[in-house]
Amino acid sequence: MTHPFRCGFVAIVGRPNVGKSTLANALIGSKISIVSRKAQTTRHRINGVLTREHEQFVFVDTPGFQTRHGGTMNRMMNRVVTQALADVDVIVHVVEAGKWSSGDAQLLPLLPKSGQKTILVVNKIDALKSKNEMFSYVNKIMAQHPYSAVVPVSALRGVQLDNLLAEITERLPEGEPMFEADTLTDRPMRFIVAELIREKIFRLVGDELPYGCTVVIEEWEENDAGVRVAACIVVERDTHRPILLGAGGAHMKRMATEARQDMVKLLDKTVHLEVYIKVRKGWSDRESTLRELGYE
Ligand SMILES: Nc1nc2c(ncn2[C@@H]2O[C@H](COP(=O)(O)OP(=O)(O)OP(=O)(O)O)[C@@H](O)[C@H]2O)c(=O)[nH]1
Repeated sequence: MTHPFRCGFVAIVGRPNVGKSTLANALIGSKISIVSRKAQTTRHRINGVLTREHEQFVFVDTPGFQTRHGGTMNRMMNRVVTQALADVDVIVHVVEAGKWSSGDAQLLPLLPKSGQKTILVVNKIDALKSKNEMFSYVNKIMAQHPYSAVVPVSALRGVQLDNLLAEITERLPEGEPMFEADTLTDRPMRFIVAELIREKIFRLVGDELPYGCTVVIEEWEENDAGVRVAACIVVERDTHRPILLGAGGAHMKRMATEARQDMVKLLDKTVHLEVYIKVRKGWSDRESTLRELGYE
């Protein structure tokens, strides 16, 4: 009997910090989306693709669902979430084992009512102290939304991910693959590079630099010998500049060096990377500026 090929879009949604990026990376098997301890680090929609013998999963890693702040940025981000959910074949709603908060509850009205294409994923089961709590925790959530499946996982340890992929597969429509088998993302390389730099910033100074920063690739020149990239870090306040620079520019040097090393691996070319800082006051709250900087 021939096996029909299945292919479709999968959205990973959930409140900030539940492990969406970690899960996407663990499933796709390559580090394209960025991971950080800070909430709200994934602002862009990223499509990662996993191709297996009989199926292709096109992952949409949506931004953290905003609950803490008001403003234009949040409305735009919530629109991105709603749009992603309308467009996809399968929704993976990620929650954290034993921890249910108003942030999780606020996502429920955005999920399609039928629950047919929605899977509840209970992540971080490795961090659970008592496994007994799991049953009542899951029951409480299931009472609020008609999910069609529940899969407990540990994205970090790679536990139960095959089970999750099997549940997703059941919900994928039959169809030809949309991407070449070796495609990891359909985002342009310059977007991925901007994400790489942003990841370094969050790793190094994320605690001191809350949300008010984005990375724009201003120049990209590529030939057979290598690639020359000029990247601009846009911050909200003058006070953010010295935080990014670090003593004697040490932070910037380290971020640029690490990002350059990642780029060499990714592009398999010689990389010349220049990184600048620009201050643009109040950028995160002006819709036109957000568009200019590449947000949807
Ligand atoms: N113990 C444990 N920690 C995890 C697991 N999955 C993710 N984490 C941690 O949880 C934190 C947040 O993970 P992310 O993948 O950045 O979370 P996110 O939901 O994408 O966050 P936002 O981008 O803010 O929306 C990181 O410190 C991860 O290492 C897991 O299975 N177990």
